[in-house]
Amino acid sequence: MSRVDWLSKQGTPLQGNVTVPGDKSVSHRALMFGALADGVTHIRGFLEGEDTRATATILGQLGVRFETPAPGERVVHGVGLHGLRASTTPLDCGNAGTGMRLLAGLLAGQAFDSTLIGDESLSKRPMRRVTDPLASMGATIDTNDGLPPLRIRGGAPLRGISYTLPVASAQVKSALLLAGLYAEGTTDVVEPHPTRDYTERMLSAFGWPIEFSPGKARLEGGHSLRATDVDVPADFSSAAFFIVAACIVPGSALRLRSVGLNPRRTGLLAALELMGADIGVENERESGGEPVGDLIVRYAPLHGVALPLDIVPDMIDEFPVLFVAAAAATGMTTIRGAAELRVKESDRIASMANGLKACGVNIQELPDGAMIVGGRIGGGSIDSHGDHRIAMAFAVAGLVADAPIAIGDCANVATSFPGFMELANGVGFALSQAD
Ligand SMILES: O=C(O)C1=C[C@@H](OP(=O)(O)O)[C@@H](O)[C@H](O)C1
Ligand SMILES: C=C(OP(=O)(O)O)C(=O)O
Repeated sequence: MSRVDWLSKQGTPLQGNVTVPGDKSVSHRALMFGALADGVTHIRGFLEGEDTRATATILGQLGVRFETPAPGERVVHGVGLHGLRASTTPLDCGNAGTGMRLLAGLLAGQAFDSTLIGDESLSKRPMRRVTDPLASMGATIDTNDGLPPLRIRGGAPLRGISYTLPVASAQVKSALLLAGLYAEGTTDVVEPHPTRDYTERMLSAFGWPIEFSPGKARLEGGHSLRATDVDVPADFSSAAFFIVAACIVPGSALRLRSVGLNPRRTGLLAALELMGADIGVENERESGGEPVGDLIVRYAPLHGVALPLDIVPDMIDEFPVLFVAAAAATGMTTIRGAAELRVKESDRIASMANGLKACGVNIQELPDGAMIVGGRIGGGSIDSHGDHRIAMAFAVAGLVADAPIAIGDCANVATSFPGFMELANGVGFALSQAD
């Protein structure tokens, strides 16, 4: 992939309406459940990102037929729970941890062998968190010392297990539930903190009996999935960049339309409100079984906080941009309990700490977070390490920095947020491709 660098400068106050692309978590799952269902599933609001397209390509290699009536729509011709067939070539998840971990669970239940591969970043991400519990269900998965590629042997009978996750992770929970569809008996998953429950909600919508409550899920193997249409809400994690931007640029007033407001995703709103933000919700409604609403964000001076630990699992992907909010706020913000950030597309604690330091911010890295003394962000040159969320977080920082911020290696923004630059510049960012 050719290297893409950006330059972010102060723009104008953020004004207008924004609709960000569809939710990544929901889009991956809608493809997978649509593929395994009996019948035809129509997905609307599908994220046309590289991560979710990689999942569609993989399911295509496994014999599933898709139609794309329009961008952001997919018609999935389900093959039924046992209708997938072997691919002769490896299955490339690209940059997507969600794709690889969920597919590991799904493929462990098949009668054939598969190999899951990923890009350079994904090839460094830990997979034992899924392969260990899948092995106790009876699966055989070879890894490269706990890292991708994953070589999944098919044909082994799976049995349900009761498993308490050592780390709160919706990806691990979902991998086990997907394998549980193929297992004999009950699969029972308990989380140390509740995580996003899209898999549980969607299984239920596709007609699979499942019991779930925050932090717990239980299902039995041996049922079937019935196709159903899926309306994908706008991705809260993509909206997060615009939310923080409008909070920190004086004079801003922005409406973010139809954003998914699943309570396991909206910790950033609670964090920003503690910091003094002015954010309202209008048009709250249910869409496709998920709460959605318009967010009205107005500029308000932010102050530092000690982030309550219980908010952390509800805002995991929003931390890079929260670091920027903290750097723009007055006083100190302390973030703890977020060690998981070190095993995302990059080590997000180090990427943000190094980048903010390069922009003159006083930030101390902690093993599980950081202490950030806010007030002033300077210009500088930072490396996003090919991590989409780091690149977009520094695009937001540039809006309030004293001088332009040059951001290296931004191509992966297309994994989760195609069209970010155009949408951002349409409401007041001053973001350009660097020469
Ligand atoms: O299940 C999902 O769709 C996701 C779960 C989270 O990962 P973890 O399960 O590792 O916390 C999140 O960071 C990721 O972007 C999407
Ligand atoms: C961590 C992320 O995604 P994934 O784990 O799917 O790569 C993310 O989108 O921030």
